This record gives sequence, C-alpha cells and structure tokens, in this order.
Amino acid sequence: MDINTVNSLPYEDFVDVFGNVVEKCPLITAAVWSRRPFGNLADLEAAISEFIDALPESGKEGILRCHPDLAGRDLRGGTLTRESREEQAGAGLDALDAAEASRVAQLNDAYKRRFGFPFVICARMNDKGRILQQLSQRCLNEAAAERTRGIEEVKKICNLRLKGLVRADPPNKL
Ligand SMILES: NC(=O)N[C@H]1NC(=O)NC1=O
Repeated sequence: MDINTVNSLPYEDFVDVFGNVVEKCPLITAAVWSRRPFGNLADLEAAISEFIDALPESGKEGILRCHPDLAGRDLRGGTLTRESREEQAGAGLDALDAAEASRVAQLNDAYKRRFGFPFVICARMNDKGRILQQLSQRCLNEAAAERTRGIEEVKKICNLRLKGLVRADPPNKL
C-alpha cells in the first residue's frame, strides 16, 4: 500500500489496517487518522509517536501493559496477535528449551512485580540470547528509566510493523 492509498482510507479501514502497529492499541491509530494527509510513512510514524509522547505516564504504562509477555501465556496458548506471534517466533522464543523457558518466566514475573508493567523489547531486532540478557539486566533499572526504555522499544516495533504495511518510496508509475 502506498501513502496516497493510506490517505484515502476511511477511518474504519485505516483502523483495520493499522490498528495493531502499536500492540493492542487501536485507539492510537483511530486518533492519528485525523492527522491525514500524511506526506509519507515517516509522517504517519511521527503522528503516532507524538500521540504517545503526549500521554501522561499512566497512559504510557497502559501501552506497555497491552503487550503480551515474551514467551508467555499467550504464546503457549496460541492467543498472540499475528504480528506478535511472528516477531516472537522470529527471535526463537517459540522454541525455548525447558531451562530457557523457566528462566524467561521467572524474569518476566520479577520484572512485572518490580515495575507493574511487562518487559517490552523489539523482538525482531534481537535474538533470544540478547533478549534474555536484556531482560535480566533491565530488571535492575529504575521504574522511570524502564518506562522510557519500554516506550522506545514500542516505537521500534511500530516502525517495523508500519514498514511491512506501507511502501516507503512513492511508486514509480512511469
Ligand atoms: N513483551 C514484548 O516485548 N512484546 C513484544 N515485542 C515484540 O517484538 N512483539 C511483541 O509482542
């Protein structure tokens, strides 16, 4: 889909197509529809980013809480969104051995107990070894730093999901 097509979408279709670029947060997509027309993909991404940045800290934590655990209950139960399932599988999180699975579960729980929101990382930019290492390291951070870091990761996930949906360059019609 090119940016002209994106700009021509009624809001129902826009939310259908882009509703999960921020995991389980179609409200963000529905809100930025009002910012059309977008000059390019970066404009659409910037509108999403600005919306997120304008939220109070509780809203940012809410976005993080919409994310499923990595290698967690939803992955085991087959209830992940398509995007999340593909991202987690790409990082090898659907094929952990028993020791890795129990380590991730233990660290995910410790992280959530400490911060009140889940550990979020862009799985497509990391492999399972790096994810495990980041999970144990980031458990030690302060809450404000982790909120900021988690939102940065949400934006990386969003960037890659958007790139999968919108052609970056205008189509060459000649
Ligand atoms: N918890 C968490 O990071 N989940 C997300 N990360 C990612 O790349 N896709 C997700 O669903």
